Amino acid sequence: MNSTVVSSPGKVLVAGGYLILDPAFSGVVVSTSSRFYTVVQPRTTAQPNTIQVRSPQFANATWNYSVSLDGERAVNALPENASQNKFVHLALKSAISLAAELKGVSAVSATLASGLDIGIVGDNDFYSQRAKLASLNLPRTLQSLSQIPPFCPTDGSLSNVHKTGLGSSAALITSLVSALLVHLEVIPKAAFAETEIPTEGRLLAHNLAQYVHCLAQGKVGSGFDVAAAVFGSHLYTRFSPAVLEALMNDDSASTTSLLPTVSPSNPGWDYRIEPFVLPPLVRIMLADVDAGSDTPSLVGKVLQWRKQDPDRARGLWTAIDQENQSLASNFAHLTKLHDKDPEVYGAAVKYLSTLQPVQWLANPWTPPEEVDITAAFFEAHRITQSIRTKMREMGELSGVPIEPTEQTDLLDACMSQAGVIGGGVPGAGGYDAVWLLLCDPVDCSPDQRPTERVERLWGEYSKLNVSPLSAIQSKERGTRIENLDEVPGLQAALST
Ligand SMILES: Nc1ncnc2c1ncn2[C@@H]1O[C@H](COP(=O)(O)OP(=O)(O)O)[C@@H](O)[C@H]1O
Ligand SMILES: C[C@@](O)(CCOP(=O)(O)OP(=O)(O)O)CC(=O)O
Repeated sequence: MNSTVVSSPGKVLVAGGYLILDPAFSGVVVSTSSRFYTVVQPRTTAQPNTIQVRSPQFANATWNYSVSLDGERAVNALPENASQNKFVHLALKSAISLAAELKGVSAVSATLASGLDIGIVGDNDFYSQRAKLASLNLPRTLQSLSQIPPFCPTDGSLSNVHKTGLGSSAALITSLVSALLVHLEVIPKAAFAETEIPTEGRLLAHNLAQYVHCLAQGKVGSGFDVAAAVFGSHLYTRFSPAVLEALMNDDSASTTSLLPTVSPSNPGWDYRIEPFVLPPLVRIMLADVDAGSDTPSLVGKVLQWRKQDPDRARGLWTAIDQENQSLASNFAHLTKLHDKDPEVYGAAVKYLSTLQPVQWLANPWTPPEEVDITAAFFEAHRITQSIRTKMREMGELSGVPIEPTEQTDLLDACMSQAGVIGGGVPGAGGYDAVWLLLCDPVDCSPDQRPTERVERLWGEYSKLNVSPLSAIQSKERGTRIENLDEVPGLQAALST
């Protein structure tokens, strides 16, 4: 049997942090061009029913497992493994159990007859490249990032790697679970074709990945990161945790049937995915900012404040949600304006790229056909600024650094650059990252491109150490099937 290669993207929660935990609200999730890749191959010299998983970007990151399919099904980590990986282990267990349920034990045995070799790598963006750039004596620019080999080793172990917040565990679990389901013939490769309506196979992979991710994290979160890894950019409304309750509390999970819970026909999966993409000629730019924050502790404090001050919280969350929804409809409106007349839209974006947002509405000579486009871009700026103000207010009320002063200063400096539409702190906020939306015209000459202006600002910024990520928005619908030879550097990374 041939190899199976599946990739899943990372995410940025641009709007809807905290609110997304409540099904009454939704969040704007952008999936990234940065992906996790899982490569499943038969081994040639191994024992039957053995699985080796390798993460060549890390030290001590090979895990061997033995699978027993007769009687009680089990996937056991071998005692000689140098470390444990709960995420990987639970993904193997669950995908193999589901395959045995759906395809029968003998079919799974046949696929495992000579053992499996699984390689996992993540794009460099998932892990901070700050130290690497410094060691190569390279400035912190997009150009420098492109000089680092793909899937570069991190010179450390998984437990002390500096993550950038793109959601490594969700992208990893989703690509691993999906690759196993395809390799074990539970779902066909075609399930991951670009379809308007998600296929049954994609929905099944989503449900199983959500379950595994919750189990590995020991809690049922909103699940937007797994949803982005499966479906790509979208407006996300969470599922009720009740759907996973029974399995999460089940100590005998190895004997319990998974299908009734993870089946796409289980009405308990009440999450909603609404289509969403960034408007044309708009680029997202992400930065890894020094000093990470601890999402669970931020989340705990905000939720506690919400309980203690329910009226104020309700008012503020409703107001934030209105702006979040406006942002999504504003982007849809911009896309429509583009489709109506791409040329005029392109000219407007080129012009806006030369001015700070505060100047966008001030030009009395704006050509009449560009007035609506300019106004819509200014509205995107206004909304993102308003969301920031309200998120800061929530931070003050709950005593949590959602947008700490250091980040406020950095973001304000970005907002004063020509062609920057808006920005914020992704997800739960804190000190560790910022996102920006920039005008990204086809040609900006003779002016500098907004991306270049921002790179320069970040490079010279002395109050914080700011390093760009290379990610842009992924326009693909989330998880996809890959060809091993067509992903630059993948084959080489796996043979190290
Ligand atoms: N490249 C990788 N190979 C194997 N496991 C990985 C890899 N990257 C992340 N993981 C798994 O994901 C876990 C990190 O999860 P978590 O702390 O929730 O991170 P995140 O916030 O990025 O989702 C690691 O402990 C490991 O089990
Ligand atoms: C607060 C949240 O709504 C969003 C947190 O988003 P982040 O993008 O900050 O998440 P992590 O990758 O887990 O750090 C909690 C949630 O939805 O799980």
